[in-house]
Amino acid sequence: MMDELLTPAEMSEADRLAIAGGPSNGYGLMCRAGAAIAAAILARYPASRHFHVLCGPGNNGGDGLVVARLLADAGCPVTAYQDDSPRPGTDAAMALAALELRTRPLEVFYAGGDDLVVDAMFGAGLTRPLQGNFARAVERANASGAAVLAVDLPSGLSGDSGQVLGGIAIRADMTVTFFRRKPGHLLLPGRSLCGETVVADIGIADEALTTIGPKLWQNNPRLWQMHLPRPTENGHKYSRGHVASFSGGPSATGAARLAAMAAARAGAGAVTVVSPGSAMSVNAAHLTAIMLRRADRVDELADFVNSRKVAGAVIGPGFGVGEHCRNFVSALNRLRGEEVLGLVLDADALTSFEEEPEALFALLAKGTSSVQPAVLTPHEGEFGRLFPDLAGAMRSKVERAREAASRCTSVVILKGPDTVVASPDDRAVINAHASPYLATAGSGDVLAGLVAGFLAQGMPSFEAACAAVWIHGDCSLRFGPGLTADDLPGLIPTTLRQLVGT
Ligand SMILES: NC(=O)C1=CN([C@@H]2O[C@H](COP(=O)(O)OP(=O)(O)OC[C@H]3O[C@@H](n4cnc5c(N)ncnc54)[C@H](O)[C@@H]3O)[C@@H](O)[C@H]2O)[C@@H](O)CC1
Ligand SMILES: [K+]
Repeated sequence: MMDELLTPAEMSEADRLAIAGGPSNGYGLMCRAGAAIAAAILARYPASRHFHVLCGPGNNGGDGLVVARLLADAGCPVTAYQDDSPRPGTDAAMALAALELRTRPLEVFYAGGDDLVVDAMFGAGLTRPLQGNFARAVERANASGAAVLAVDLPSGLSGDSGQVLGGIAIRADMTVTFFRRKPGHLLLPGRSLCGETVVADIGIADEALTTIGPKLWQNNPRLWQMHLPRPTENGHKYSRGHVASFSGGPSATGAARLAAMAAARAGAGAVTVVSPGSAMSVNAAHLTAIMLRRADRVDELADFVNSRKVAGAVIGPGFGVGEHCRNFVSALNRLRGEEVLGLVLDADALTSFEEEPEALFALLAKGTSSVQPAVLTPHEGEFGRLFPDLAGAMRSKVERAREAASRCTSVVILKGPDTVVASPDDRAVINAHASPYLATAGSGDVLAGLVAGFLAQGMPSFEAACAAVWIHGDCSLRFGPGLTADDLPGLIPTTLRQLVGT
C-alpha cells in the first residue's frame, strides 16, 4: 500500500533506517534519487533545448548535482547552478566532487520556453522563506515558460503543511518524490504547485513504516472498502439501518431531503425526514421513497427514535441556529449508543454551539469505548466558530483537524478542496479525489447524509467518514461541469457498485 503520507521528519527517519539497514549508504540513496529523477526527465522531457539544474546547499541540491551528472553523461546540454558549495564530508559534497561540470552562480540562471528547469534548491529541509538569489531564481523559473520538474518538493513549499513559506515557491509541472508522498503534496496550495506527483522507489524497504508507524494516509478505498456495508440475503429494511434527517422550517427543508436521499443511496434500509409541524406539508409534497415524521419537541423526537429503531441521525443542514437545535442535538446525543447508532452534526448544529463550544465537546465526550464517535462535518467557517484558536493557516490543516477531533472526541471532516478527515485516535486522511465542481450549494448536505447512511449500517465512524468523502468526490469527478447537489445522490450507486460489486 502506497497510501501512507510521511512528514518530512518521518521521511528523514525512513532515510536513517534505510541507511542503517544497508546496503546503500546516504550517498547511495542520493544516487538512486538522482537516477530516478534523470529517468523521469529523459522519459518526459527528452526534447528540451537546454537542461538547467538549480541546486541548493543541502541534500536536495545533492540530488540535483547527481541529476546534472547523469544528464551530462547522457549527452544532454546541461548547466548546474549552485551558490554555496555543500559542507565538506556530506553526501552532497560527494555528488559535487563526482560532477565534471563547473557549477555557475544562481544569479546567471535564465531559461527559455523550450528548456527544462530542474528545481533542486530545497526539499524536506526548508525551514524559512526563500530570499535573495533563491527567491530570484524561483521568480525567473516561474516566469520562463519552461517546463519545471521539482525534486522531492517545489522549493518554498512546506512538506508538512502544504503552505508556501514567505509567499514564493516554485510552480512545477511535475514533482518526483521518494518512497512515499508527504502531506504538502496533497494539501493546498501545495498540491497545485507540485503538478503531477510521481513517487520513485529508491530502495527504502517498506519495513521502515513498521518502525515509524505513520497515522496519516491519502484517502483511498483500500483503507475502508472492507468496511462498506453489504446487505445480507435475509435482511429487512430496518436491519439495513434507519436514518433520520432533521428538517428546518417551511423555507428550509431542501437540505434535510438532500441528506435523506444520500443516506438512502448509501444503502440505509429506511430513511425518514423528521420535520417540524410547520413544514410537514412542504416536505410531504417532495417525498416519495423517504418517509416523513413530525417532531417539534424533544419528547416527540425521543419517542420516534426509540419506537422506530433509528440507527443513524443527521442534523444541521437547514435546521436553524439556536436553542431548539442545541436541545435536539443534546437529545440525539443522549440516545447515541443506546438507540441512535451514529450521529452526524453539520452546519447549523455546529453553529448553534458557537457561543459555548465546550458545552458541545462535553456532550460528545460522554461515549464509552463501545460507542462510535459522532461525526462533525464543518467547512472552514464553521470550524472557525467552534475552534477559533485553530482557524487560519498558521498550522497544517491535518494538525488542526486532529486537534479538533481530540477536543470533541469525534471524527472531524474538515471540508474544502483538500478535505481532511481526523479521528480522535489520531488517524487522519487527506482527500484529493474530488472535482472543484463539488463546491456547489447543498453538496455538504449530501456528504452529511452519506456519512449517516453508512453509520446506520454499522460502519465505524472514521471509515464511514473517509468512504463518504471519497465517494462524494468520485461522483463529482464522474459528472464534471454543471454538477448540482441534486445530481449527487443519483450518482452514488454507480460508484458504490464499483466498490462493493452488485
Ligand atoms: N539520505 C537522505 O536523507 C536523502 C535525502 N534526499 C534528499 O534530501 C533532501 C533533504 O535534504 P536536507 O535535509 O539536506 O534539506 P534541504 O536540501 O531541503 O535543505 C537543507 C539546507 O537548507 C537550509 N535552508 C533551509 N531553508 C532555507 C532557506 N529558505 N534559505 C536558505 N537556506 C535554507 C537548511 O539550513 C539546510 O542547511 C530531500 O528533500 C531529498 O531531496 C534524497 O537524496 C534521498 C536520500
Ligand atoms: K526542490
